[in-house]
Order: sequence, then C-alpha cells, then structure tokens
Amino acid sequence: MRLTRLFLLTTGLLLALVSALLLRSVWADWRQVAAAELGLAAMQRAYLGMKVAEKASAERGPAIPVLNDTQPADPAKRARLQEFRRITDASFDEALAALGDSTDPASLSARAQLAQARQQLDRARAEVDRVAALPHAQRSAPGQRLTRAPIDLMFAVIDTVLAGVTTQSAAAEAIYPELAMPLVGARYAAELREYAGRLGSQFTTPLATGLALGREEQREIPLLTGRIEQLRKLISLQARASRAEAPLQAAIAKMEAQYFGTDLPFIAVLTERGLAGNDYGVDSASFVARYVPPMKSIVELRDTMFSAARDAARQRVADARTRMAINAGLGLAVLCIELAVFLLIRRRVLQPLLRITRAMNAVMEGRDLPARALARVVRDDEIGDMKRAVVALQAATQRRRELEAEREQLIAQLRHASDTDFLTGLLNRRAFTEQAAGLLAQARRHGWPVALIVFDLDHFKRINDQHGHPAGDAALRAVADIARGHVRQGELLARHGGEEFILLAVDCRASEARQLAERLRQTLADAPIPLPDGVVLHVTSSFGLAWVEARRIADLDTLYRDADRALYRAKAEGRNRVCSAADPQSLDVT
Ligand SMILES: Nc1nc2c(ncn2[C@@H]2O[C@H](COP(=O)(O)OP(=O)(O)OP(=O)(O)O)[C@@H](O)[C@H]2O)c(=O)[nH]1
Repeated sequence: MRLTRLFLLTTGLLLALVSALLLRSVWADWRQVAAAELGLAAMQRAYLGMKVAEKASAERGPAIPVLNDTQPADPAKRARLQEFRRITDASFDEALAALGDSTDPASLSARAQLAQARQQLDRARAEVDRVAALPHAQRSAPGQRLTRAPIDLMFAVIDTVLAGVTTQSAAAEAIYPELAMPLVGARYAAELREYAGRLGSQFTTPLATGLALGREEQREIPLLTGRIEQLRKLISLQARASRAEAPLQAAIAKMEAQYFGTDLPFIAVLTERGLAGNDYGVDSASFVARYVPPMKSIVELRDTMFSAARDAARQRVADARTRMAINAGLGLAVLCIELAVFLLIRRRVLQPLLRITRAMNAVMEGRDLPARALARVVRDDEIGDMKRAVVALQAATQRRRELEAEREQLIAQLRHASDTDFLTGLLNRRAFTEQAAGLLAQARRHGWPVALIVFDLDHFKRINDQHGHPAGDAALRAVADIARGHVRQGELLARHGGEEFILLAVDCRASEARQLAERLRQTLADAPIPLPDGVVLHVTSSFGLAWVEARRIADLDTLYRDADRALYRAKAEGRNRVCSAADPQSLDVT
C-alpha cells in the first residue's frame, strides 16, 4: 500500500475513533444533564402540587364561615371566600402550566390527578354554594350537619392533589435517591399541614354554631391527632437519619415549638371542653386567629426541606453541565490536536518525502528537477538532509552528464579528425577504406552496380615548383571543394593521397559513372583556381574509372587496381581525360 494511502487511512480511522469516543462521552454526559433536569423539573412540579394542596386547604377556612353564616348573608365573608378561591385557581393553573406538554409517565399521571382534583374542587365549591344558599335554620338544625358534607368534599380534593405530589416526588426521588429525605420530608410536612388544617376544621363549625362536638368530630379528632403525631415522628426520623443540617433542624425545632408546643395543647383543651359541653371559651374567629399562625411553621419546614432538595438538585444539574462542557472541551481539544499533528506530519514529513521521491525519480531518469526541489533547503532535520542529498545527487548527475557529453563530443571530434584529411576536409584514405567496405557490402545486398573513380591532378609538381607548396595546398583545397559539389548522397569522396582523389558511387549505371567522371573532369579543367599570390591557375586532371555489376563486386582493392590502371592509361594517353577499366559491356558510354 502506498504510504500516502496508508497515512490517510490511519488518519481517518483515528479521527473516526476519537470522534466516536467524544460523541459517546458527550452523549452520556448529555443524558445525565437531561436526567438531572428532568428530576429537578419533577421536584418543582411536586412543590407546585404542595402549594396547590396548601391553597386548596386554606380555602376551607373562609368556606366554613360562609356555610355557617346567618341571614342576611355577610357579603364580606363571601368576598373573602372568592378571594381564596381565586388564589387556589391560580395555584392550580400554575401547577398545570408547569406540567406543560410533558409526556413522561409521571407528568401524565400528575396531570390526570390535578385535573381530577380540580373537578372535585368544582363539585365541593358547588356544594358549598348550594348549602350556603339554604335557609340558616335548615343548615343549623341539630342533627342535620349539612355544613360538614361540603368540607368533607374539600378534604377529598387535597387527598387527590397530594397523590399527584407523591407521583412527582417519586419521579424526582428515582433520579435523586440521595435527596429522598428532604423530598419525602417535604411531602410529609405538606400532609401534616393538611391534617393540621383538618383538625382545626373540626372545631370551626362547633365554635361557629355554639354546639358541642358531634359524633363525626369525636371520631375524626383522635384519628387526625394520631395521624399528625405519626407524621411528626416520620419527619423527625427522616431528619435524624439524614443528619439534617442546621436550617432544617431550626425549622423542625420551630414547628415543635409553635405547632406542637402551642396548637396541639390548645386543641386538647378545646376537645376536652367540646366533649364536656359547648363552652369552648373562644369564638370561631379567635380560634382561627390563634390556631392558624403557628401552622405556618409546618409550611416553613416544608419549604426548608424542599429548598434543600431543590438546591442540591440544581447543583447536580450544574455539575452535570460543567462535566459535559469539560469533557466536550477536552474531547474537542484532543480532536484538534490530533488533526493538527496529522496535518503537521503530512506537511512536514509526507509531502516533502513525496517531493523528494519524485525528485529522485527525476534524477534517476535524467529529467530536470522541479523548481521546488532545487529551492534553497532551510530545514535542519532529516528531511532537510534528504533534500540536500537529492540536490547534491542531482548536481553530481548533472556534472556526470556534462562530462559524458564532453567526452562524446571529444570522441566525435577525434573520430572526425582521424577520418578527415586535414588539408581538404575530405575523408582520408583510412576512413574511405573503412566506409567503402560497408558501402560495397550494401551494394552487394541490394544488387547495385558500383563505380570507382580515381583522379589525379596533372603536372602538379610544377605548381609546387613554380608557385610554392602553399599554392599547391590551395590548389588541392580548390579541387576538393569542386569535387565535393559533384558528390551525391550515399557517395564517398576522399583524398587518396598526395594529389590523388577517389570517388565511390553505388547504384550507378556505367554510363552515369562515365558521365560523372567526365563532368567532374570538365568542371575541374574549366575552373579558375586563384592562388594566394594572386595568380589564377587552370589545372587539369586525369581520371581512371572502374565499374562493376553487383554480382561481380569483389573487394575495394581489386576495384582500385582497375581504376588505377585506367588512370595510368589516361596519363599515358595525354592526361586531362577519363579512361575506363577494360569492361566493354558495362562501360559502353553513349
Ligand atoms: N603542395 C603539395 N604538394 C604535394 C602534396 N602531396 C604531394 N605533393 C606533390 O605532388 C607532386 C606529385 O608529383 P608527381 O608524382 O611527379 O606527379 P605530377 O607532377 O602531378 O605529374 P603527373 O602525375 O604525371 O601528371 C610531388 O611534387 C609532391 O611533392 C601536398 O600535400 N601538397
């Protein structure tokens, strides 16, 4: 696998892994936050339920005077009842609004219980109004006790509301088991407040009507007192078991002093009096004024317990949020660092390595290095070392290539020099012999006829003698230049030695060879040759021609011998002419 692909794969896998871990951690933290918030919301709804119970309970206070009102009715009493009803309704509305659209089982159940309680309250209020509208004589007739039934209906409302409180409180306790004590304690305190109210209610009608305690009151008072004592013990047990903190201890002490220290003994005295006759020693209003205020200590205890639970739950929510933020922050930081490391490795190692690899390939293949590869290397690490090594390698390779080129050039020059006649620039005899062998072999292969023309300047010695050796050299160069102009592609022209030249032509018919020799002879004879001293010479040349068909090609020496013989004849026959080797058929020039 390529290094880049492996790196990308590893990077992707690691990033995916870290992201998955981060998401999992944040998700778990988020669930904890959500659960803590849900528990806190359930707690607050339970508290609103307790407030509903408190307000609905308080509504009984002004309902009793209305039920026992004489005629004509006192509008102030009814106005007071309406005010209390409004407060209860507002409390219901608030509790229902707090439940909102929540669809968790506890909220659904609490909503149903609150709705049921409200219906019960509506029925109870209707009953209060119905009974209050009856003639006073009918309501207060001994034995009728019509005024008690609506109050009993109102008690039922509180039972339903408190059931809803228990539902919400249990939902909160499930999330905050460690807060069970303050939550259960607050619930007990709410119940205690209710039973304290009910206990008081047992006296308001007898006090208002001036009657002794009836059978119902005689039955209810011990039951309620017993329940109140039971709740008192449960609350103190809860507080003791959880080593309640100072504010809670103070609230319990205050309740002990105020409600249990003053109200309950007061109730005991009134009960005794109510059982003995109808001389209670207090009227209804002063009973309420004396009995109700100490009950506030129960409500305060309830609120103290609830506040303790709510504060702890809020702290839990805040802690869970902080934990989630820290974990998410740390996770993100790890992700960013990982990404940065990957990018750094890619930029500082992988990409330079790729560039170096490409550069090395270029060096190996003899290509030019990319400009970036040759840029000044500033890095002082292993990658920098590698880059410098590649640049040095490239420089060495370049130098080697230049040396090789120089050598090749030198060899070519040497070869040219060794093949060339220094005076005329034509092939020398050695090179001619070498190349002629190849040309003859080629002619044999292709079935070409071959012609060899040897020509020699006439009386050249005289030129040397009369004009000097340099003039002879100039004449030789001039003749070579003229002869070069008659040579076609594939023909070989050389200075054979001294003032003798040689020309080998292949794929050339005998007549063409003869014409070539004649044309060259004529041209040389006609050409003026200026000498360095200003004299213009005319020189003639004698030609010997040997021509042979392909099938009869022997070797160069044989061909030369024939041509040389013909040259000899040309000299002998008077010079400035072309003589052919004896081959009447082939040299039949027309
Ligand atoms: N200037 C010069 N002369 C050369 C060179 N090579 C040979 N010669 C001269 O060429 C002359 C050849 O003379 P010969 O062999 O007698 O022939 P010729 O004078 O041309 O007479 P024929 O060939 O019989 O017509 C000699 O004097 C050589 O010195 C050369 O490279 N330069």
